[in-house]
Amino acid sequence: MSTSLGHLGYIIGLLEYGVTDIWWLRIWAVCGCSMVVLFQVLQPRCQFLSAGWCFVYVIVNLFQLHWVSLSVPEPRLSEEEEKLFKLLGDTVTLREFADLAGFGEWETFGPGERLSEEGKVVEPEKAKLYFIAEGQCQVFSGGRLVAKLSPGSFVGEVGYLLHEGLHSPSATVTAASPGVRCLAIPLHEAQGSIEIRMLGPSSPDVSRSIARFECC
Ligand SMILES: Nc1ncnc2c1ncn2[C@@H]1O[C@@H]2COP(=O)(O)O[C@H]2[C@H]1O
Repeated sequence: MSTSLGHLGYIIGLLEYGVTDIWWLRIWAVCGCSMVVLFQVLQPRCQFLSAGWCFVYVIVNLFQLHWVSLSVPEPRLSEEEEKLFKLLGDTVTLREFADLAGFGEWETFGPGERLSEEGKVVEPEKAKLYFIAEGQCQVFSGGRLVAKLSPGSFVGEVGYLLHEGLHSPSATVTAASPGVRCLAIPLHEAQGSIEIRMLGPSSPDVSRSIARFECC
């Protein structure tokens, strides 16, 4: 048992060479060194030099983990961003949202203005994902009203999830109330920062897209 602990401790030490994130490096170091300390303590003749130094490494890394977590400031959101963040619930963390918001710009649409137009090809550099923060929108497919969108909904996630080069929106989305406020994220800039879980299956179309996306 104690021999396995010793081996595991050193194997973890070896694996640390493959870790690039300092946070994870410290966590692995704490685990590996703790095991070596335990291994030594369980020996009939403990090697205090090895156990002592490994213990020091554990303490230094625990201190750094604590210090790093305290020194990374919480991202600050504007009032409008704060409101949208709350609407998105637990699909996104504060840090993820702040990063995403950094890519975006706020846009306002008046009644009847289009956020997307069914079948109208959008070049990848111009494709945007809209997070609705205020107001109502209507979704038309084949000229028929198929859904109403309220704050917390998205527009453009189907195109994003399908990862098409040239996207042709699956529906026309228009503002249905004055002053529809949206955070517009240019997809080519934010590509790696948007995860599927953030988009949540908000409509049957979207659920289908997510299913298609995940099985590919
Ligand atoms: N049935 C629906 N319910 C809610 N939103 C939809 C529906 N169909 C399409 N949309 C939205 O309208 C958008 C049009 O562009 P996308 O196809 O990229 O992404 C689509 C969704 O965001």
